[in-house]
Amino acid sequence: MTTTNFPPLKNDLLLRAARGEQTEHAPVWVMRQAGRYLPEFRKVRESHEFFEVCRTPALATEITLQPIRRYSGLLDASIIFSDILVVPQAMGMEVIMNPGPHFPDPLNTPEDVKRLKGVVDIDKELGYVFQAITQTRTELNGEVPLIGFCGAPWTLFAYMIEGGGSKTFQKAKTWLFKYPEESKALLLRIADVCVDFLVGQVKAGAQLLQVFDSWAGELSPYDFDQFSFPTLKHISINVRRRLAEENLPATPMTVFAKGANYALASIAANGGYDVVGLDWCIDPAEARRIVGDNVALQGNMDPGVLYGGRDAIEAAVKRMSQGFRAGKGGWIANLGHGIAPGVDPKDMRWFLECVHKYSAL
Ligand SMILES: Cc1c2[nH]c(c1CCC(=O)O)Cc1[nH]c(c(CCC(=O)O)c1C)Cc1[nH]c(c(CCC(=O)O)c1C)Cc1[nH]c(c(C)c1CCC(=O)O)C2
Repeated sequence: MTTTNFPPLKNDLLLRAARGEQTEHAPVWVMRQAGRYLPEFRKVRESHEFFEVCRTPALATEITLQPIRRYSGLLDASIIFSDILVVPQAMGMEVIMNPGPHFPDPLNTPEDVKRLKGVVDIDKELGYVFQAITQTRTELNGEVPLIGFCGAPWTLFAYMIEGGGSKTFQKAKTWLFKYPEESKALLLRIADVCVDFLVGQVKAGAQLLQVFDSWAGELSPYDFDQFSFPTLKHISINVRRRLAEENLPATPMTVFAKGANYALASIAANGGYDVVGLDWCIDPAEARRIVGDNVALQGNMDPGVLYGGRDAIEAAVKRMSQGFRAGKGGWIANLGHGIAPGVDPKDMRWFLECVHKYSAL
């Protein structure tokens, strides 16, 4: 199967909004839409470990399709079921999920970089993601587009050094500020793997690519410019160049630098992305004023509103829609971060219904 003979796409709202069009209603999807808030997801996870699901294309396809089936006609995109931490695994690190990510042997000092694979054969290491994408795109039958993704180098670097989540980022910051040159070299190495991985995902059938910089907000504006932003640009520039060289479709790209609202203007002007994802800590109309109208925006309801019941959800969606619709440019409705395990799937449905209603032009 090549990118040219997949079933024709029936709903291109996401791709039109990503290219800056004001669509008849905002395309909507939700980060972690295939996740633990869904009973059908928890059912599969009872008998399959997290990374086993990621590595088994039939299971990853099944889970990716779960929210599309349940919310048929309401969701405008699917995102391949996988994780950002498959890249550190491909580079030679062990990662387990118990229940959060854990690296038994994190990179303690720059010496430890020697333990990483010198060359990463992306098809060998991550071919299972490509197979899952091709199978999912086929089984989606053109209902909605399929999003591929990777983690941003700074976020992956932090996991690889901290060995898991962190509150203080003591170890990752020790690297940045004690070994800045070694840090930059490692960040660039991760970025190059991300480029190969994203190009491979397009080749396999992904129709939009998102880069998750979940820990961008841990950096000062100066250090974001030093350590994260150059690698985000490296990814956008090189993915686009490679797609053109390899005659692959010119695929829209989204960057989600969570907590980095201080950098919105420069991300929009110089990042090289079509869509900028927003967390909920910025007002939609304010974000549009900052970025101008040369990028689409994605976001940004506080995921916590989904705990507030129907009236709270409706009011927040209405406010969000008015904010994003006040300016020009494309808007993709989403939450400001992933949907949490405690959300009632019925409240997720109501959120999607409210977006359809209040974002309509
Ligand atoms: C930081 C990060 C990770 N993974 C990801 C990020 C970036 C986005 C973000 O900031 O949340 C990205 C990710 N992880 C997952 C997806 C799948 C697609 C989707 O539905 O969004 C995506 C896009 C599945 C997942 N990845 C994980 C789950 C839940 C684990 C489970 O099934 O037991 C899912 C559905 C596990 C995971 N994976 C990760 C953490 C910190 C955790 C544990 C905490 C949590 O559950 O939120 C790393």
